[in-house]
Amino acid sequence: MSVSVIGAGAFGTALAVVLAAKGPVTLWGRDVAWRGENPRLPGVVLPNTLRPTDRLDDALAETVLLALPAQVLGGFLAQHGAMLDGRNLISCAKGIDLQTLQGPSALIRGACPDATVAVLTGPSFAADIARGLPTALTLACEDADAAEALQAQLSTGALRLYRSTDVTGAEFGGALKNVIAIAAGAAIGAGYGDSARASVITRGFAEMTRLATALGARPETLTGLSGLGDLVLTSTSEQSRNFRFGLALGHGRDFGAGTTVEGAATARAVAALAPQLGVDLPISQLVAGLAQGHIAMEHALDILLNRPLKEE
Ligand SMILES: NC(=O)C1=CN([C@@H]2O[C@H](COP(=O)(O)OP(=O)(O)OC[C@H]3O[C@@H](n4cnc5c(N)ncnc54)[C@H](O)[C@@H]3O)[C@@H](O)[C@H]2O)C=CC1
Ligand SMILES: O=C(CO)COP(=O)(O)O
Repeated sequence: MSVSVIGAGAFGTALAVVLAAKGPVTLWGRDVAWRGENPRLPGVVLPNTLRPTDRLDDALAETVLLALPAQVLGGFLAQHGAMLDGRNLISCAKGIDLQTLQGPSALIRGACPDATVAVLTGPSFAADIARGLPTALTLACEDADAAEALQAQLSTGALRLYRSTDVTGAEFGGALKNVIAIAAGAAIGAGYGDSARASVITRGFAEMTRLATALGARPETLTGLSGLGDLVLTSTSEQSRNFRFGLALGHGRDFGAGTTVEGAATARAVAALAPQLGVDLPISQLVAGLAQGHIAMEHALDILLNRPLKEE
């Protein structure tokens, strides 16, 4: 099966680099005028078996990894969905679409009804993957046979994929951890300390589980790589853009525009979903308010701590 990657950002490029060790890979990006090294992934030399292109019709393999940010995926699919239909389409985005409040897999299914849709997610920084460091991810697809075939196709010596049929659990775990990572960063930035961060991670994980299971996810998926695994990574590492965005909020500093911070828009989507689903998500709702500037950092702690005491 041939492979291509749509989206020449850090993650798409990293995946293309490692998969190109198994065979030819085409990498589509809007602007691939750079040669040899993608500035979004500095220091990584592209192998000869990786071919960048800006022509989409040149990048239509049997298996296509979609590594665009969640908030641009819907528009991209509206324009190009027909070309992609009928293939194995693997979402690599970690977010919830603000316009539809859907995850990427539902957007793909809507635009490409004859595709086999899967999700690739879990704890992995693009720079780590591209350097060939050992990484374990979840490949989720409702069709168990397709999940097994894609797992074999996309695993490499260092990139170990576990398969699952719980697409909702894998996808929403990956999206929601970004929101909680912002809260963890804000706690550290504001000087609340490591104990406070551990509380944010734990109570945030409870929110992730509540929301994802309300949407039909299996709770055990949330305890796996795509949920807890990625939450731990993203809430504890300054390599994470979501964590660094939270740090800046906590410090009261600006954060560079142009950096992909999926958790900011996803927090707003979560805040809209929570009342629809009847779930209580105080940390996520706080992040939505902080990210939009509706809540000031100095009030954030009071909002959380002044809620009624409850059973864990
Ligand atoms: N960077 C990482 O370590 C990881 C990222 N991801 C996920 O991968 C997704 C992509 O993230 P990154 O590659 O890191 O982002 P990035 O910021 O490095 O790159 C985003 C890319 O999308 C392109 N793009 C933006 N709007 C576009 C449009 N309308 N049409 C076509 N291309 C467009 C940009 O030109 C850029 O190449 C996100 O959902 C992220 O959560 C997942 C795991 C790890
Ligand atoms: O998803 C990631 C790690 O698994 C990347 O996190 P950031 O988008 O916060 O950098």
